[in-house]
Amino acid sequence: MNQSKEQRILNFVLQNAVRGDPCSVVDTIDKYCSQKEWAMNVGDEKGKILDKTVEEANPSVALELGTYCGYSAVRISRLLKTGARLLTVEFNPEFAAIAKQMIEFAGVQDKVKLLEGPSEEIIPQLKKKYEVDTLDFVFLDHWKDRYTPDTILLQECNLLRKGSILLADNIIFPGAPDFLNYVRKSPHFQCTNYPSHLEYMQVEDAMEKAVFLG
Ligand SMILES: C[C@H](C[C@H]1O[C@@H](n2cnc3c(N)ncnc32)[C@H](O)[C@@H]1O)NC(=O)c1cc(-c2ccc(F)cc2)cc(O)c1O
Ligand SMILES: [Mg+2]
Repeated sequence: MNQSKEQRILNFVLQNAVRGDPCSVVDTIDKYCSQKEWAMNVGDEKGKILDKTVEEANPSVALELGTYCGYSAVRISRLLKTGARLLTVEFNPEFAAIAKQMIEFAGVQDKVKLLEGPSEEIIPQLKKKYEVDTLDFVFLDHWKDRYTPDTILLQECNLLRKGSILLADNIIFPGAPDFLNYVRKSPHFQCTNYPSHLEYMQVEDAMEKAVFLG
């Protein structure tokens, strides 16, 4: 049975990247996906916006919704301070299996915990089952119509604190219009838009940062 695209991406990393070097894993995925097969990683252009926002947040506890192959989990975790951790949520078992191997090859497995399941089930478990107090940083990159309900769920579960930083991918393409409406109209969020381009393409996209005001 022929391989999936995600398996081909992982194999290319295993054969061409440097084990234990997160930067080389990120660069190798970008090389494959810009030259051989497009894939829905956040990519390098929006990845630089992600990097800056993670550095601004300097999180002790970060959450990612939508792991896919682990590109942004590796990208985020390479910037985390000693003792800090990233929880990343993926509900597709094939993608989770690929991401787990990607994270281990990059050598960031001690900083990253991959939680397999839908975000709507995992988020309410974060405090009790995963010993989270509050989240310092959240990267939203899963189904675009889940951004708003999960942002509401994070608030209902008291997982956000004054200054928690949310960053959402794909604000323009595929688009998250209800999320944009919700955070920009809410008195509880201070929003900033970062125009960019869809990963590996010359199509307009953007990221939105929403800082929780408490
Ligand atoms: C949604 C995906 C990313 C991953 O998220 C997991 N997921 C989902 N919902 C949940 C949940 N509720 N809980 C846990 N995991 C969850 C899934 O299985 C994917 O692995 N991302 C995208 O679809 C995506 C698509 C495009 C894109 C752009 C141009 C096109 F022509 C077509 C597609 C670009 C991007 O930058 C994306 O990010
Ligand atoms: Mg995305």
